[in-house]
Amino acid sequence: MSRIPFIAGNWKMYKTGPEAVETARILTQLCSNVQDIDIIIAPTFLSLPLVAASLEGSNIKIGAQNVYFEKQGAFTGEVSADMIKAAGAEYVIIGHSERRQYFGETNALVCKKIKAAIEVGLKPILCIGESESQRNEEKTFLTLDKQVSDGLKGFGLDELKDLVVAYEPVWAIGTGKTATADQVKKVHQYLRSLLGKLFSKDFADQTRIVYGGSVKPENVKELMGIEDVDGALVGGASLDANIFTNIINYDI
Ligand SMILES: O=C[C@H](O)COP(=O)(O)O
Repeated sequence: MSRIPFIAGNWKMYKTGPEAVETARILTQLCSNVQDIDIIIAPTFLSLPLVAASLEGSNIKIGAQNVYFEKQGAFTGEVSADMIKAAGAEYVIIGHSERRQYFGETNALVCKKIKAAIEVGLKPILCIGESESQRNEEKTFLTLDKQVSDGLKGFGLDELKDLVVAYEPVWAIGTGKTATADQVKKVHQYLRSLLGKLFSKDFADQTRIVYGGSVKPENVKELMGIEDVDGALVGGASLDANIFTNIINYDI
């Protein structure tokens, strides 16, 4: 089963609107010849419609970094799936470890957010990953199992057809410590078989499982060469259009 490589840049809380538009503009030029790779950038909510407008007609798609699960209402400071869709996004990152760590997001909340995204046709990028202490206590698989099972609880196969799973070991995010090829391989294999067990073998075979955590031009080729790694969710190294382009062109 061939899965289209998926390379996404999560810009986190960096870049003003004009800065985001300028980076997107340069990226569009640098990547205009890239084919057969899904390229996504996820700017802040504020920049999202501006960046979406500047990417129109390009081969780069937009994602949001978060979503609230309610459709509308008195939820000060929150943004609904409908609003994100209307602003031009195709994907939404859900359950990033920074949301779990700093904003108390639980697996149950992640599940509600995925539901809200799917209902409006946004494609969810479910982020999962163990902390350093969970890895040291040999609870990596247990943690991932719970994040996937609870995060995807109650969904039918049809609903999850566009799901992307991002494995991001918390200890590798923004630290410069990339997981070793062997660690990544074992986890991605585990996740694919878990999806097979929870849903079906076909579903597991077609779902993209990407890696995140200190991905850079120097290590992306090795990571992409690992069986069951279908792409990358890139933080810091996606902020510079030239560096991010070198990641996207990992195969050249
Ligand atoms: O969403 C992206 C991840 O948090 C990875 O961030 P990083 O590439 O800066 O380690």
